[in-house]
Amino acid sequence: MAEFNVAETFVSINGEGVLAGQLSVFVRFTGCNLRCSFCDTMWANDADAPHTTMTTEEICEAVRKTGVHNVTLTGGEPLLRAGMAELLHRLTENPAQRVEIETNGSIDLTPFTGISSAISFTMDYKLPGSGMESHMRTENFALLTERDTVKFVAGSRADLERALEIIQTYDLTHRCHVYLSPVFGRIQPVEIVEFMQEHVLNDITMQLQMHKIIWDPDQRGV
Ligand SMILES: C[S@@+](CC[C@H](N)C(=O)[O-])C[C@H]1O[C@@H](n2cnc3c(N)ncnc32)[C@H](O)[C@@H]1O
Ligand SMILES: Nc1nc2[nH]cc(C(=O)O)c2c(=O)[nH]1
Ligand code: SF4
Ligand SMILES: [Mg+2]
Repeated sequence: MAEFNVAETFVSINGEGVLAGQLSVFVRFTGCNLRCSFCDTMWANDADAPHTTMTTEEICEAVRKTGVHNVTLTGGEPLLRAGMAELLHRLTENPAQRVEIETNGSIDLTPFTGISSAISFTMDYKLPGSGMESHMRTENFALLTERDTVKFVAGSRADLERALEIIQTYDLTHRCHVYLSPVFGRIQPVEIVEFMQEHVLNDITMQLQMHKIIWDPDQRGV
């Protein structure tokens, strides 16, 4: 049975995305193939960063015990982990469970689509300020549905302009949810609102990371 390096599990409100404000049980896996300039979980990005080893069964049981219906798989990059498709199958055997996957835009989503309609993807498109745009797999856009989200984390006006270009090129607002979020502390949220007003951006949602407002922005496990 597959084993996973789990940096932390915790129950909190989801601070981001379409389920923001709802309780979720978070499972954060260690290891990431990217190094975004702004990453707020750099401490989990080495595959052997401090972790607990958990089997598929142990993760499912830990999630089930919380009684929380939403589970957020994040990291690091969750979709790099061997055995992830099996974990998704097992988690969604419980008909009450809804699974949200935070993924970095560089991983082929094909093996993970079609497992269950209870799974949704929040796929980041890494903008120029992240330093990681060359790794983006735009082929993934065609795999996304109305359950899923493309998120752009913008740190500058140039990032916002690039996000708009991508949204228009791939007609993303007709395919899935589209979110804009500030890189925490690097751009004022009002600049994003002004950009949305200026370009009359319908069907795009600006989000703030609620957990960084409620708790100390550097606090883990929230
Ligand atoms: C830490 S990542 C883990 C999942 C996956 N590796 C990814 O990048 O989507 C989770 C989310 O946090 C966002 N994020 C990381 N650092 C951030 C920061 N400083 N400000 C705003 N969002 C940030 C990422 O863009 C991503 O949407
Ligand atoms: N409360 C809370 N909500 C979140 N939504 C996505 C998160 C992540 O790190 O992927 C996250 C997180 O770290 N904390
Ligand atoms: S892809 Fe996600 S976890 Fe990896 S460095 Fe970027 S924000 Fe951090
Ligand atoms: Mg986070």
